[in-house]
Amino acid sequence: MNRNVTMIGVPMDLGQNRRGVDMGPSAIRYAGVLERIRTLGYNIEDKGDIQVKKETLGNENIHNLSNLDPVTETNKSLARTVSSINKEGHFPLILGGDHSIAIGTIAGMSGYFDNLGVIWYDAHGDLNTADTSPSGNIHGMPLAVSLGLGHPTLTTINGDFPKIKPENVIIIGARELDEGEKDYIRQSGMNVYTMHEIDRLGMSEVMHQSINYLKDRCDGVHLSLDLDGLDPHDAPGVGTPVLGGLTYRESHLAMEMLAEAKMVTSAEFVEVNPILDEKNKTAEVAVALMGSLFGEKLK
Ligand SMILES: NC(=[NH2+])NCCC[C@H](N)C(=O)O
Ligand SMILES: [Mn+2]
Ligand SMILES: [Mn+2]
Repeated sequence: MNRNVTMIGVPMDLGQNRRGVDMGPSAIRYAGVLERIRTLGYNIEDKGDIQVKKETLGNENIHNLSNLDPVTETNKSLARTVSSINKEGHFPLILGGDHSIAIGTIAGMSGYFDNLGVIWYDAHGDLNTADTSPSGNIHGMPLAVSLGLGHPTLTTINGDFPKIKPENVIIIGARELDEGEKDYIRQSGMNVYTMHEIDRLGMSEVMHQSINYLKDRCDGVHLSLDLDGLDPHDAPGVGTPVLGGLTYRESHLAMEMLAEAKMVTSAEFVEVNPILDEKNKTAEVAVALMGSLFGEKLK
């Protein structure tokens, strides 16, 4: 993997209703992310946080899109930052913040790849648009937005074109999908490993298949890891926990196999909410998983 890593925090909590997830980047830093990755021989630099501009915050939920303006503005500046990190030849490592920030990360990366692959590690599909969303929360929409679906204010960030293609996306860990998301998955044929498939095949086989699939068709791979992909017993500090999730061990195996495959070109770890956490456990889990993603080994 790229030895030069640039880390950015995005203290965003406006993509959903529960306060505290804006403190995710601090909690992850406090859990020792820099030392953890530096020890592995990387040249890692922390460039600090993207400013989340709350001045544009109204209380309104126009068109079933809560906080559309500040979420848009923040993602625009994140996209610019990610794009410049990638241009310098560094690996962007993004710390969330709620999952709405994937809109900016993916928009920033997409310009450099003809076929950017995305591994969406999550209990949810985040494939809603304003028309299908039960909540109006933009953190339930970033994968749809990246595919070019949804409100033009969001889909045109960093260019008026879809940033990724459905056939280059793999969702891993899904166990709570809304009706509109299920319809989209059926009609697009997107690759989704729900908990059912993971239970049947085992994580080793799921990652083996995912890696082989993306290797043949993609020129870069973005990992978007929502901590709620893990079971709430292992990652309690998240705003939308869903029982029956991926274990700590399965998640480490997934990261280790990605490290071996040397295919990931950017990553984000999102939805860590210290207010809902138990003694910073979820931030520590995030850092441990980053360790494995960057090649930590016992022998
Ligand atoms: N990134 C997340 N945690 N997303 C949760 C989304 C929950 C629900 N599907 C919604 O759209 O509101
Ligand atoms: Mn989720
Ligand atoms: Mn998510």
